[in-house]
Amino acid sequence: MGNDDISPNYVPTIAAIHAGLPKDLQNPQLGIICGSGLSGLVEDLRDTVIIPYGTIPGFSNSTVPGHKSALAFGRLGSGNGVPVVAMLGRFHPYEGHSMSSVVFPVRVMAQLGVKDLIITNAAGSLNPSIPVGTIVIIHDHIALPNLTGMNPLLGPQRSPNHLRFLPLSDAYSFELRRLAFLAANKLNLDDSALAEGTYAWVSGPTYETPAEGRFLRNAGADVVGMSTIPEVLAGREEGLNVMVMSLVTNFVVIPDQYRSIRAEVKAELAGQRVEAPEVEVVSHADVLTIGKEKAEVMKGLVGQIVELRQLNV
Ligand SMILES: O=P(O)(O)O[C@H]1O[C@H](CO)[C@@H](O)[C@H]1O
Ligand SMILES: Nc1nc2[nH]cnc2c(=O)[nH]1
Repeated sequence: MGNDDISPNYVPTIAAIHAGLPKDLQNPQLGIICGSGLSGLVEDLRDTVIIPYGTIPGFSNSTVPGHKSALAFGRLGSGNGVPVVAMLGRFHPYEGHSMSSVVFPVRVMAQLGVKDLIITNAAGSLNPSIPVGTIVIIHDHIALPNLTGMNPLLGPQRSPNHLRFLPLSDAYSFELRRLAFLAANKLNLDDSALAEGTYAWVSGPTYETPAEGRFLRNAGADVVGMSTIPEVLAGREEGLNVMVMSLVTNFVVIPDQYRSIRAEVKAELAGQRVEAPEVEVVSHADVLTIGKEKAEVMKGLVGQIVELRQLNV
């Protein structure tokens, strides 16, 4: 899972993208990554130009339902607005994409001129006080793959301009997080709409076992997902300001107690009929449903953040 492509050739990629765009959209300032079911985030773009991933050298296609495979260019915000590029769908390592393919679009965004990167995802909550539907502004992460020899930045130093040892204590832009809460206030969102928390990155594609959920919770994570952190790392390595918004689409199933089979069998031997327990399970269909329900709020927040950023608040 190391970084297998240290010096990608951006020239054909940038040429293909620029060929499809009017001049005034060729240098976007803001990048947005739309997570599972969240492509509706960019419905408010103006002068939109869609470029399918299939036509961009170096881009793969996303194979996950709820991830369209295209870049959307356009403008957001009042007046002339800010030129934006959005990924309608991302690549996950569990799909079989190499780490370098997963983060390639972020590096391309940096090449295009992006300065701020807003990353969104769908995630499971590990924290009982962060219910389904909450948008969590991420302030830290636990990346199990990074701690176990699978850091997406493994490999030779990319260039003299890329840090060999990237610090991550400031990975999540204070300024952008501040704007997220100001935006929520402007939009009159209830306090409970937005939370702050720590994202745990796991490889997937399996959802967590109860014991894994408990482990991550005990380690200090609030939400868990299978994406985002490679993009955060590449974004920071490229010098971007990064913010992450995780939409809680489900609770990670962590029962307080396990039902004891021994006790069940004893009851059965004593003549009491026992029923198989109903175990709650997570499904990607449910993840997408919540994504669709909340895309409007996420869209409002992103729009308002852009507005405030433009005003230099
Ligand atoms: O993180 P995003 O891409 O939003 O998607 C999340 O939802 C999928 C699982 O339902 C996983 O891919 C997980 O990471
Ligand atoms: N790993 C993981 N990813 C998710 N994406 C959305 N929900 C979940 C979840 O519960 N666990």
